[in-house]
Amino acid sequence: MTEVVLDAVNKVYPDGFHAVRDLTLRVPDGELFVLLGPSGCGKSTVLRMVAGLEEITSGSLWLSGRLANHLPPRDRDLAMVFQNGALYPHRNVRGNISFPLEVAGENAADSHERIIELSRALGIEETLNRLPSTLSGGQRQRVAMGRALIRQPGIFLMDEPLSNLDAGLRTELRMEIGALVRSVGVTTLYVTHDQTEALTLADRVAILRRGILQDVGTPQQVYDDPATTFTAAFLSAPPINLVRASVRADQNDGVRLGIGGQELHMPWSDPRATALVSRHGSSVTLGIRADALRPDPDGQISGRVRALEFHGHEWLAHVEAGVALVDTEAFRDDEPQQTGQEGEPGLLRRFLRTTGIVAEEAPAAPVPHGGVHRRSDLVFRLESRSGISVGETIRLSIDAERMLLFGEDGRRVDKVER
Ligand SMILES: Nc1ncnc2c1ncn2[C@@H]1O[C@H](COP(=O)(O)OP(=O)(O)OP(=O)(O)O)[C@@H](O)[C@H]1O
Repeated sequence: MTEVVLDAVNKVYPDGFHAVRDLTLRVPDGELFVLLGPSGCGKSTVLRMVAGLEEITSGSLWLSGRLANHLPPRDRDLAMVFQNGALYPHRNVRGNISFPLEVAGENAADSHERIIELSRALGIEETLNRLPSTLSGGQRQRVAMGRALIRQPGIFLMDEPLSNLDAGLRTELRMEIGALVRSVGVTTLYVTHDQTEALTLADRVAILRRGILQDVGTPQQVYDDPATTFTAAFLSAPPINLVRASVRADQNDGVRLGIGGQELHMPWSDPRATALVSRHGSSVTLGIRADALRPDPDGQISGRVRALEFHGHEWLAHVEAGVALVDTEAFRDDEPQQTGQEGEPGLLRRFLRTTGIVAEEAPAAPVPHGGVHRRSDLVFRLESRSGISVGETIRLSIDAERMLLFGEDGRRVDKVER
């Protein structure tokens, strides 16, 4: 089993594009580690550098304490599964799974038990004598995983292995992957752009944006206590309100955060108030998740209900409160669902760069901080319509504990616990 360490790793492609910047990560032995981020953020590049399929421009890769920058892929004790785990079409399932054993010269009779055991764990025992063309997409991915795991590698790399499957199958296989790699105890690096997949599957997750590490922690840490505005906005179900707030510190009275024409009070007993003192007279971004706001006749914020949306298990209320919101649309620029077919944006950008139609993308810009008004301002969550109607003015209170404060650089103003 293997520990993976990346130390200040950079990747600059031959066309000059800087795809990964100063990335430092440590994945301990046996961890299921997820790399999460929008299309083009550099996730696959990181995986390919670990696999030895892509050269590391600078920095070091250590595999179980051994410098591995120039180690050939076959000496890295790893196996990989991609989006379309391509199988050998003329070999049946058993032949596909046993292929790496044959290449390694292992005795077929000795491996019989192992193949049965693994195919049982993967739920494909019944298909062992079938050809890949007769299998469903989900079954094919299971076979690809079986083939990758049969030789009990030290590292298991998976690049969006579920993205070609339908939603139901994705959920099912996601749970099985988690159970399987944990039972085998193999160190796993898993790449996805899907926040649900990342949060449900990972022991720890790293969030990347434009090749720069934004945050790393357990799913609960990065969700509840995100280190950057980008992480907060990317993990956006339920949605987060990112509100521009002016800071006014008063010796006797704590800190007052001005949002639009309204004010929130933070007493000195709140440790975040101390972190805000140095920002007196400037502005910060206040992050409030939709489930951290609730209707309350004594609440500090008032606004007019613009819309109520039914989402099946909940309602989302949009309330115009006259506050300035940070433009999270800018973050969505690089999200895959906004840019057409998956896989295309990276290729298109690369084509445009290599043909000189566009220059290299600018290095990660500071997180946008300017407030913009959306049609409706604050969004909050309701379990039912709860007697609230569109057009009425209501008051809202904020769960103060869950208020997140980010500086102009997009980083948290207070300490992030990891
Ligand atoms: N061989 C290459 N030459 C130049 N640029 C490349 C090359 N391979 C990838 N890139 C660029 O590097 C950036 C990161 O690509 P990468 O494939 O790692 O992203 P990703 O986060 O895995 O995205 P996706 O989910 O779309 O594959 C993209 O902008 C991509 O266009």
